[in-house]
Amino acid sequence: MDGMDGMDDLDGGPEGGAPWKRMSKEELENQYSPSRWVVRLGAEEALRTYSQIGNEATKRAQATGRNLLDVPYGDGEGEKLDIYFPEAVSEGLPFLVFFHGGYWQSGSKDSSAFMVGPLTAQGVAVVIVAYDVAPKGTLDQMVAQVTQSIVFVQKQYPGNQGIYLCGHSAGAHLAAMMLLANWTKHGVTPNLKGFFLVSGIYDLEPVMHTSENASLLTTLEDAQRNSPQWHLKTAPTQPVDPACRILVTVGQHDSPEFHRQSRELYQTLRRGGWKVSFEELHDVDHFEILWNLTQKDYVLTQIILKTIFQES
Ligand SMILES: N[C@@H](CC(=O)c1ccccc1NC=O)C(=O)O
Repeated sequence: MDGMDGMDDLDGGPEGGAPWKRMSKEELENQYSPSRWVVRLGAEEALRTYSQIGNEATKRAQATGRNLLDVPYGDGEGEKLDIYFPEAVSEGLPFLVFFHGGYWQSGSKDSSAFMVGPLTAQGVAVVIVAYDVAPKGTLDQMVAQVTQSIVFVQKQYPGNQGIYLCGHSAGAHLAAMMLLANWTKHGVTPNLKGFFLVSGIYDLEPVMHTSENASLLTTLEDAQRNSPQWHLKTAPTQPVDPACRILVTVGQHDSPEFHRQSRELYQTLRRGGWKVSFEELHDVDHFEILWNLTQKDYVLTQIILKTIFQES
């Protein structure tokens, strides 16, 4: 237990209502533009560096290890995933399934294999999932695709030693939506053992009011239906498996709204009885938090490995 538990809901401040509702349009844009908050590079340069590191990590992963690329998990052209295996072959491997960010409009599996090197070196199979970003895909479709990709991994590798979901930013939103998934209609319940939610957005209502995302979320109903924070708070679900671990993490230099989103999800999950922890990662921005996963000694890489191996 830590001090946070006793805190009042952060969206119910003294004047009531969520803090973003009192922000000007410009301030809201600012809060939801992660690249404006980086401290060591300019905004453009940070985005360029992020793509470059992602591209290089992916090329390295594809050139050095055993892998299966462009495996279809559905009938759609965009429904493909890449699987990277550890060198040592074993019957039951833990799988980490990663969903990239890019505000549901950009990003690709082909430049998102950041964590493959350090994780496969320790015996974890890593799956990088492609999904149809907007305008081709809607949020409902992306959520359905992500669900389908996890069902595919479970069916393909029924002997897995656990499936761990990891998502960054918009990808953390998609991963968090899986806390609400109804697996029974898919004929298989994935062996989900953990969630690593990195710098995510869990309440989409404020995002509706930003220019970049207005076309993606046109009604409040769309936003609420696709908001894990809203579902978990208004109708708390019981943990699917009470042993399932959730890490909610945010970078120190992420914007105050990103901090609020992560803290509130953490608090809501905790009240719901989930096994959840919260980490603000020191001196990293929205992009460094992910590109540092290319390093085996990075604190988040180590947390992920410890979580996976303390249980199997
Ligand atoms: N236009 C956005 C780009 C962005 O948010 C982003 C880019 C790459 C990976 C994740 C991102 N954010 C959330 O999904 C920005 O201002 O940073």
